[in-house]
Amino acid sequence: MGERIVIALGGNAILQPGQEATFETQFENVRRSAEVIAGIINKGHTVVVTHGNGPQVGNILRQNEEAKHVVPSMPLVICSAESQGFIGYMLEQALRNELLKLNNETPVTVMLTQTEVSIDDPDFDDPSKPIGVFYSEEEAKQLSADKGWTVKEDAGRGWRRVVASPEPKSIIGSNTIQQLSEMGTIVVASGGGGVPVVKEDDGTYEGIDAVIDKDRSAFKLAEEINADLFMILTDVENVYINYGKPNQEILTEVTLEEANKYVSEGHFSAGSMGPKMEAAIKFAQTGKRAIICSLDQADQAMQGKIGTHIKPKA
Ligand SMILES: Nc1ncnc2c1ncn2[C@@H]1O[C@H](COP(=O)(O)OP(=O)(O)O)[C@@H](O)[C@H]1O
Ligand SMILES: NC(=O)OP(=O)(O)O
Repeated sequence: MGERIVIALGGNAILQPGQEATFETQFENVRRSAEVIAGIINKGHTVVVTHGNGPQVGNILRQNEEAKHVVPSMPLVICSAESQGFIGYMLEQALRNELLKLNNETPVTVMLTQTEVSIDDPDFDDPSKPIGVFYSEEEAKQLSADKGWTVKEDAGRGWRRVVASPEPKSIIGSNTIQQLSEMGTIVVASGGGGVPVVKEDDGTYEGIDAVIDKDRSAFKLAEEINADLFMILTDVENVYINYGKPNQEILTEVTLEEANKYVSEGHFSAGSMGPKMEAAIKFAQTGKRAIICSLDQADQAMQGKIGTHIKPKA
């Protein structure tokens, strides 16, 4: 009997460091990711796929700002929807094509998803989400002065523009995603964390300019659709303590207690592994296993052979 798995695809699944964000490059990366996921589906599992949008939403916002004298500029919330739409399109098509190669007729669909956040979230006053391309410190500070951007250093990788990244409160329509999944449909959902919306006093929703962290929203999605397994696929094979230091140690199986201890000791960087460990721990607290591993090794990791496994409470 197959499992219901939420797979969160990291940035590398769509665009790798140093690559130019052309359509062709991103589509080829997505195709390779879809090949891995199709292999998992072909083993009888039902997968819900979610993904990041940091580089893409930043680029779309910049296109809008640069072309505002020619075409009316769209706000960040619309750029979020646009990025979710175009990445979702690429993923659905690539998944269909890869499944076809395996003579697998599992249906695939994309759900353009909204995610509820709080208007009072502290991140609106102190933005933390890096988007778009990387700059040197000098370039970033100049862009900040010229364009009024907030810029920050991104986990030791360079400087980037940052925008508000409120905590996801709920995935709107997660019941529909669950129903589709229970029917055996592969759903691509909540891409880029979902389009951020706030609930008004009268119960209506309104979009808000922000970019939600996809690891945090992926956990919410996995929790709300009652997934059996939560996999975060990134560009490292394992999580480590003392990462990058001479006394670096690989983590293969960690208990919740150990994982929480390592978090409190500060082993996981805020903008990269931190949200992944936070999401994996929260999922393991629901009584089920979470895995953080590399995209290429997802299949082996599912069999327990590889990757970092965060074990649920005994
Ligand atoms: N303790 C750690 N163990 C492993 N990787 C870590 C750790 N701390 C930070 N990292 C970094 O986290 C990166 C993955 O996070 P990120 O680049 O945000 O992923 P993605 O784009 O796949 O969501 C790795 O490439 C690695 O450099
Ligand atoms: N929304 C989001 O977290 O995107 P990235 O993972 O691409 O930064």
